[in-house]
Amino acid sequence: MSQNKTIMEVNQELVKERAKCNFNVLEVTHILDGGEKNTLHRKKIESIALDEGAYKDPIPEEYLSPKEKYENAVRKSCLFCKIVKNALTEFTGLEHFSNFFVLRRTADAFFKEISPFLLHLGMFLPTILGQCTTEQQAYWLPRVLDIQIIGTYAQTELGHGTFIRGLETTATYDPETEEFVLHSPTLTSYKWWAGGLGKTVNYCIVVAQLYTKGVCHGTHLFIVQIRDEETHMPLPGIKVGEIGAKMGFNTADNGYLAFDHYRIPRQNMMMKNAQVLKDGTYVKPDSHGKLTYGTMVLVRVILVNEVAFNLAKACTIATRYSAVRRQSQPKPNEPEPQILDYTTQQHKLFICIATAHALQLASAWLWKTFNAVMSDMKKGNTDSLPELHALSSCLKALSTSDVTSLIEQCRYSCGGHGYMLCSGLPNIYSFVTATRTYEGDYTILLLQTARFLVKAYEQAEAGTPVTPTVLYLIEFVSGKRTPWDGSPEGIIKSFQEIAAGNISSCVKSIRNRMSSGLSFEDAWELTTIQLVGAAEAHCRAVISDTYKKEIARITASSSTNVKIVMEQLVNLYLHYWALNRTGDLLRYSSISGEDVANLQMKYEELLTLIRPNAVGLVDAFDLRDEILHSALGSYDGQVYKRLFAEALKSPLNQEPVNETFHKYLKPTMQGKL
Ligand SMILES: CCCCCCCCCCCCCCCCCC(=O)SCCNC(=O)CCNC(=O)[C@H](O)C(C)(C)COP(=O)(O)OP(=O)(O)OC[C@H]1O[C@@H](n2cnc3c(N)ncnc32)[C@H](O)[C@@H]1OP(=O)(O)O
Ligand SMILES: Cc1cc2nc3c(=O)[nH]c(=O)nc-3n(C[C@H](O)[C@H](O)[C@H](O)COP(=O)(O)OP(=O)(O)OC[C@H]3O[C@@H](n4cnc5c(N)ncnc54)[C@H](O)[C@@H]3O)c2cc1C
Repeated sequence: MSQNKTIMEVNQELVKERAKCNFNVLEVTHILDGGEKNTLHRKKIESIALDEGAYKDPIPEEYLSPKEKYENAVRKSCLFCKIVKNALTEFTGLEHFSNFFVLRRTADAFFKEISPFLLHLGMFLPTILGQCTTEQQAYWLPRVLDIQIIGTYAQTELGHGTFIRGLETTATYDPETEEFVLHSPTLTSYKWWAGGLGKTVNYCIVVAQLYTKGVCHGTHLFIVQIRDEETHMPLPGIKVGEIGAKMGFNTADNGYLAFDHYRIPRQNMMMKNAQVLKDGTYVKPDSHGKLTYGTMVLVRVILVNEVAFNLAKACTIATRYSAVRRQSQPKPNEPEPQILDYTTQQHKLFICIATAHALQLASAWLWKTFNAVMSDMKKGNTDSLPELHALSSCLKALSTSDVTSLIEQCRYSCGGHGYMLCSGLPNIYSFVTATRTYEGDYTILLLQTARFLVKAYEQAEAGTPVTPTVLYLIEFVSGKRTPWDGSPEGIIKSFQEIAAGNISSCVKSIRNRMSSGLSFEDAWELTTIQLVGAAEAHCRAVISDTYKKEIARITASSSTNVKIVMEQLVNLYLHYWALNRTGDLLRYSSISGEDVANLQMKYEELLTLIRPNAVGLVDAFDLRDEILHSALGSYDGQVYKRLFAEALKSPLNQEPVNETFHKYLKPTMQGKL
């Protein structure tokens, strides 16, 4: 089980909680890791990276200046890469990308915020794998994997992030020299945001409008060297720097970049899909037109896993703390209860545990779907890409949005101490809230899914086949409804009816608006609030259905008590969201007011049933203390000792009297200022 930074005796409250737990914690850890073999592999990497204590900071990161923080993060990124190099070189292709989940998780011990290398491994490398020809990969991959060069992904510009087709950077082909000329014609065309761009990287992938023979062919990807490999000076024609202080990500040197007629060889265009021949002839991709967006789809898939992991961290902290913390006296002459015994506290926390499981399993399922679609695409079949795009878009949007709210809920559940940086929660929050925006903003991605859903609805109406995740539309358009019975399966059915009902209302609104004379675009725009709601409802149905099915499949051979507690969490998730959507249920299913009251009773019963296993459930995430960075969430539960030890590290506590006393306070108090 987790090892402590400083060995302290385990708090008796947690000892008792662990004794109460009635299931095999390790068995659940194996489920969450995807099998015992994966748990052993993860632990091995964690042990290689962490046992020697290389992650430790001489001065806590939060007390460093912005420049020192960055420098410390670079130092530790290099150290981390050196330590895990073997694990890294074993990695040879996208199918082994799950290794990166383990590395990513372990890296959290080194960085309270984020590594400036995140984009090198998180986007530069995958884009080379996904967008380069075999020959290009043979040239770039060894240098990238061996960290001989460091790169990032520069797509967003000062003027455009969402609307990729609106990007202004140009790449104009010059057949005379067989080069592309990169140029930033306006201030709004400056690349903006790329992680690591400010100071760290010497290469980047640049997304630019491709011009050849006087024709614009839309956005394409190019590998661009921006700094000298020896001196690290920006190359002539390159303007590059850091964008400044942010809400989080302050160790990631997000940067800006502009080009002044900057030349790169023709071979630096990523040519797996479209190509430009030596004479400037443009060769179109022979399959799907949006293949250059491939890295974004991959990273959206990864982000579902990423936020599930961060939620596991937050609820481990908040649940352990809630078992240790005692407050108030509801019954006279009795001890103050552990705050975990309050039903409202259980309501705040248990949904976090269930959501971390739901998203972990949904992400594993999405990962399999992604790989299946990629292998179809290798054979030239892109038929399943629209469904993958729709799924990855809504799952990324909903998971990042849910987790952002739930992490804040974890902070609320820790009272004042949750507001301390040393609780770990503020850093987790500031990291996760950015995931709702980057790699496609929440609203934008749900509207992409809505496009797919509206089309699927029209197909269902026309009697043409639909893809697996929207089969429920066929029953809906045929008028078939399932009476409400309150069972878990029944709740999922009703979520599908809510989704179908919402999509149907959107289609009706769009049609009505068009028949009153509006264009399709205007009718669509006026319906977008409903469309976002429909995509969200669809995604909730997908997550719920996947969660229930995957848990049943994975726990088929588990011990009885593991099965029971896993099932309780699934039911909790379903009841929580059903109660959250009673308006929709009353509108689109046959639920009655009395059924809603029963649902509430059942939900409260589930909280009581889960309560004795709460600490065991978060222990099962098996997060080492080094990864949690939390005075409130350590395995030993020595909350007060750790809070006090952290307070003593404050620079203000290193001297009994601060110089401001003599400079300002004393003169003010003596009326001399
Ligand atoms: C030491 C540490 C260890 C570390 C270990 C590593 C661990 C990894 C961790 C990962 C962390 C990564 C950190 C990332 C940081 C942030 C990076 C960024 O934000 S980067 C910047 C991210 N930026 C963003 O995400 C920008 C968001 N914006 C966009 O993606 C697009 O502009 C758009 C999709 C909104 C519209 O595009 P537009 O071209 O205007 O398209 P239309 O709307 O006109 O639709 C036309 C048709 O195309 C279809 N289609 C569309 N997309 C796709 C697709 N992907 N596919 C398939 N199809 C697609 C669509 O359905 C439609 O079909 P139909 O209906 O006609 O049949
Ligand atoms: C921490 C962080 C790291 C990042 N890292 C990178 C990186 O490494 N590389 C990179 O290229 N980019 C990066 N980005 C940029 C990121 O991808 C964009 O910020 C993101 O895609 C959103 O685009 P935007 O900022 O242009 O927002 P905008 O599109 O301007 O969105 C602003 C608001 O307008 C709304 N809106 C916009 N268009 C529509 C529409 N059609 N319909 C309805 N509403 C609309 C949005 O929903 C949102 O509420 C990063 C961003 C952050 C915060």
